[in-house]
Amino acid sequence: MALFVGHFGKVARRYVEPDSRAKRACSNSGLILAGRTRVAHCAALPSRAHIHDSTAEYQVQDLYTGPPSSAAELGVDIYDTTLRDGSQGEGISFSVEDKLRILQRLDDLGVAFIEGGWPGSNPKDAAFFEAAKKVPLKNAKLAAFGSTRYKNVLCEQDANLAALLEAQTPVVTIVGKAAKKQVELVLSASPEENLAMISESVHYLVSHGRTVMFDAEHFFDGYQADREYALQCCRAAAEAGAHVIVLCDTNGGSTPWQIECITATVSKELTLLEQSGRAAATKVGIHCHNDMELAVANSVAAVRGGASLVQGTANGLGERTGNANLMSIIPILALKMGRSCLADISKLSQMTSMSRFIDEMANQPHVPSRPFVGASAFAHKGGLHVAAVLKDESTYQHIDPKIVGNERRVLVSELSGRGNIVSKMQEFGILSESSDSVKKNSKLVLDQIKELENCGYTFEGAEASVELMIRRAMASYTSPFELLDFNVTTGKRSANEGGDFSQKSNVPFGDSPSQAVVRMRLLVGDEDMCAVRNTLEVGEGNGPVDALNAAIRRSLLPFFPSLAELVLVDYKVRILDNESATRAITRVSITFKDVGENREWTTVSAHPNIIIASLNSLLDGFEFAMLSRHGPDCLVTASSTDTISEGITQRIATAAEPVARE
Ligand SMILES: CC(=O)SCCNC(=O)CCNC(=O)[C@H](O)C(C)(C)COP(=O)(O)OP(=O)(O)OC[C@H]1O[C@@H](n2cnc3c(N)ncnc32)[C@H](O)[C@@H]1OP(=O)(O)O
Ligand SMILES: CC(C)C(=O)C(=O)O
Repeated sequence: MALFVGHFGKVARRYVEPDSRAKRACSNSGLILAGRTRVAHCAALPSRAHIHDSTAEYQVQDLYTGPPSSAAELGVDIYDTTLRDGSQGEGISFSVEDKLRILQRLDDLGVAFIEGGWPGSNPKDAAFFEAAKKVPLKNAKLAAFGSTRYKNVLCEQDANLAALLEAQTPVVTIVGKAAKKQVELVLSASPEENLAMISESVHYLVSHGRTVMFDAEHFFDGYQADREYALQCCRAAAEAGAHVIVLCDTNGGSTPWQIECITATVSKELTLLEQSGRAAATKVGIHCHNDMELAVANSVAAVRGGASLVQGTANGLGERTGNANLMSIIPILALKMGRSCLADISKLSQMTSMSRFIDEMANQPHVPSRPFVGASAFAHKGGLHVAAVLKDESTYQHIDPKIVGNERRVLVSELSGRGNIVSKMQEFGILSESSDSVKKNSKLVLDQIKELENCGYTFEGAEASVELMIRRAMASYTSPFELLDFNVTTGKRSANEGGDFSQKSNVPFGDSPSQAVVRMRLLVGDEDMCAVRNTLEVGEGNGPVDALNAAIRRSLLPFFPSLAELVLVDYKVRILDNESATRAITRVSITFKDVGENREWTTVSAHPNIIIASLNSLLDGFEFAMLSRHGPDCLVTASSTDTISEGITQRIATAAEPVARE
């Protein structure tokens, strides 16, 4: 038997009967059951005394009928406040130039409104609005943000309102208190004075031709404490001509079921106000903070409750734990709720690049686990997942990543199955071999990966080492070089040679205290002409790894000049078993960049000897550089260098001698 209270709409009717425990709990607590959300709430919190949730009353009173049946056709305006509330996040500071670039990118994405800052707050924001006057926007309207007038001041004399007008934006958004406690405690004003501040400020800005949005600060908390006063604040703004009343979950402490129902109540209130002729049509907006990791859920719940404008920031930047993340909200609205929210829906494919762009501008590291746009959002690691995804992507993906400009990735690790390796073979374009050999090779590589991860390697971030491992398992691949021998020394030089390591020295690290000698065998040439060259080179460096890097480069560069464009961009060392002290296994990951090709890759190695771990990682990096520049067939294809070596003497008269260079 389903349980209904009052005139609950289609959403409520779909709810199932609550279990008896929940019923008991609710009747104990004096709450009225009204759908699944209430049931869950009651079951979790059996005592009315412990909860503070006025949804019990308004659910019955407000006859919430759920989202409109025509919801799918209704648009939702996206109001981006990255440049205002986003910059209230710790560590975020945009320059005027940054702000202008972000403005243009957001406009291109197709959001409806962009809040540029608070012109009355600081010279930078004022300068931004000045500069923005010259920036034509294709899709968005620019909004300037500020507060209602100060208490006991006329609007005409309020500096903040003057700055808002001076910004000359089509839209002005003002924040006002919607919670009695905040009014009394923070503004030290009477509730009536606050209503006058709201009403007069909105009216003043509207009379100056602005589209005004009223941000009802602390609305949801205010509603829980004194529903009538919170609604009065909204009515005051609407009656004064506000175009949108934005309900703010300022402290981020509300839940989706509260937000949905309370938003529905306000929507209804504003409709009544419009029908009574006391206000023009007023939209409801939502502004959520992420203090309970619910800002996105709360925002979309508000849309279900009737909000048709959503405020948020790119990547969820913002005060404390941030604002509602538009990089999630936009795809949820478009793809899961069928609500149009961008000027051109195909721009959804810019979401991933937009998110990365904001990371760059905000100087924040990329967060891979971000839904929709993070590097891991569609990355598959578990062997079972990969095997399934290879058959059909939808087995472990809720959408096609391309829709939001992201991509599916397969990670390789000790949790892989053969599918992970086969997928990598496809990705690297090396699946031309017979399926038998693919099977054999994938098993071989998989076993090797599991064994090496057990010894301290992690291949997840080191795709270059994975590709090399796969290629090396193939009969048709020959490495372009081989390290025959090496030796590294780190010594102390006399002070007059720059080798004074004492704390007092003004050359704190000494001068090139390490030397490396490497003996290599190189395979040079192409498919028609090739030769084996043995080299013996010395390199100097600040330390042993630097010296090895120098020696390897000296060996390879004369034959592979493109390596001049190879730079090391990161070198990470991790001690894996601290308790073994200086005998511990060290993992070394090195990231390289081919600046000519603008391509980066990472290699990994692990060894109890840090020099050997570094050396192997370096060698993988150089080999991958050649592979990536010249392809696997740039040299010769043969099963071993020895075979080639024999063939070469017939074709090339020179070479084959050890080459010792200065
Ligand atoms: C929830 C939000 O995110 S709202 C946006 C918050 N963002 C910011 O605060 C960033 C920009 N802020 C600023 O640059 C400055 O705080 C300014 C320029 C706005 C004001 O600076 P000051 O004049 O030095 O005041 P200060 O910030 O110390 O205090 C705020 C004053 O505004 C009053 N006030 C707060 N909210 C409102 C409001 N909605 N309407 C009118 N006055 C308000 C406070 O009562 C306080 O006045 P009081 O000290 O006389 O009680
Ligand atoms: C000013 C408003 C929009 C705000 O940031 C909040 O209340 O959280």
